[in-house]
Amino acid sequence: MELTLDAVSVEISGARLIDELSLKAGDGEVVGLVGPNGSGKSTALRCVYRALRPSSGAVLVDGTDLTTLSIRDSARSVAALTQDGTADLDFTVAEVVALGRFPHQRGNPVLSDRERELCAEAMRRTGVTHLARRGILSLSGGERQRVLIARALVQEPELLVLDEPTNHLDVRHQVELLAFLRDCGLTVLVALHDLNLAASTCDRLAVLQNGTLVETGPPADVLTPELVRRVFGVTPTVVRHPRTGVPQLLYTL
Ligand SMILES: Nc1ncnc2c1ncn2[C@@H]1O[C@H](COP(=O)(O)OP(=O)(O)OP(=O)(O)O)[C@@H](O)[C@H]1O
Repeated sequence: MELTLDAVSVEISGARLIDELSLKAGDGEVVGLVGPNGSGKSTALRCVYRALRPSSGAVLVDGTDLTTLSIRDSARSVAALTQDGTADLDFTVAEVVALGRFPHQRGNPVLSDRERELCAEAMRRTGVTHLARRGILSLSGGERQRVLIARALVQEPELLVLDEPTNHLDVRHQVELLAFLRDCGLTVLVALHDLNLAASTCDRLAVLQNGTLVETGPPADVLTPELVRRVFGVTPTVVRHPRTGVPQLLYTL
């Protein structure tokens, strides 16, 4: 599924949080949104998972303006892992994961055998099978994050939108999740703070600063010391990963 942001602007209470953001993610492409705190990454993602409506411009999936689709229709193809607070109802992990099937169900909330297998597979993949009967509120931050990833997977989306998905995850789960995103074959738009992980995961990076797109391209072209200094205010040493060749930034404290 191809995602296009076409001159998307978001204005709230007179403040322009996103200014004419245009961005494409081709079918199966992994695009990383990076930028300093408050640069507008979450705001841009909210327009894609429809928690916000752009003040002007449009978000298109395979050429169709999202706002012309029902929420249920767009939820069948777009799954999101967000930073927005989750409802504090103490569902079990298995129930939360099964909720991912909701957009596909019509009046009959009983899971088919195939859907049950889908849930089991997503829980295996995210390493939460052993937590199935636990209440979601009793989990650690990282465990909960992995459950929400499982829920997004059972949605069987064509486009995955993730806001800081590595938050709370230990290093093994960070690496596993990002390797999954890179290899899953879905179109992915992901906001990441860690530029080294972003460089290793994404086909292309889009750099936001004060709500404006300042650079986009393959990580090796984008992550120059000058760009990082100009946008983030620190000057890194850029080296190549000895095995993969992707740029990695070293900081001197
Ligand atoms: N509802 C709102 N009303 C007013 N300002 C808002 C609102 N939502 C976000 N902002 C502001 O818009 C700017 C962009 O916020 P956003 O959360 O998109 O940034 P971000 O790049 O995701 O930041 P971070 O890296 O800190 O998560 C920030 O200055 C934020 O305070």
